[in-house]
Amino acid sequence: MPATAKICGLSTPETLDAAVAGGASHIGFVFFPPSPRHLSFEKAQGLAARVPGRVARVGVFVDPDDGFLDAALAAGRLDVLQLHKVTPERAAAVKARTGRETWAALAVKTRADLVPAAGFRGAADRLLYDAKAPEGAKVPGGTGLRFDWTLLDGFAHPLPWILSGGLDAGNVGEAIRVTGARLVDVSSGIESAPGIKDVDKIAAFLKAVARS
Ligand SMILES: O=C(O)c1ccccc1NCC(=O)[C@H](O)[C@H](O)COP(=O)(O)O
Repeated sequence: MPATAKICGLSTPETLDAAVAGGASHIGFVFFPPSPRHLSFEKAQGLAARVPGRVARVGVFVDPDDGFLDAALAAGRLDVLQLHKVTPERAAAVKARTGRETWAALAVKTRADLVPAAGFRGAADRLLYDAKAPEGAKVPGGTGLRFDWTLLDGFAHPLPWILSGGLDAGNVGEAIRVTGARLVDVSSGIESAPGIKDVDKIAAFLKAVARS
């Protein structure tokens, strides 16, 4: 069974349609104003309506308050909440209050960065292992950086997990082979410039995942 893919940071009908047509299992909408991929609630509403039921809509957040989450949930008709810079306590509270599948992002650079993963057992549904952004970066994700995939060798994953960070059509096959990931996530690797998705790169990425 090939791995599946989340195409993150979509903001136009054309690129959203390319992700759906190419077989993405998840699409991601970023709700974080400092990001070049930030989506207004109004735009999210229009895009969400184009997504067929077999594809999950994921909202990406950085330390959102409940009001912001509720507005995004409604506008984006979100199935999944992906939380960055989140504690297990906050993830559990969001999951309990919204009833939505909840993912906790872990920023990884060294093996020590995997230690907090165990704390999310029972608090989140999945972990997203993403590359740690450089000190002082204005966004914690979508950096195009990758981490050393061999850090996951032998790791006892406490939850189902997603591989993310610096993936593209050229390296995703190897990433899946090395880590055994069943779900991969991409943003910069399918862009022509920060925040500008490229339909050909989306298609090439999804083909590479399907070949895995
Ligand atoms: O993509 C963003 O701009 C972003 C901003 C704030 C928090 C998270 C963000 N992205 C999260 C994702 O799920 C990305 O797909 C993930 O970090 C991988 O990005 P990339 O290395 O560019 O493929």
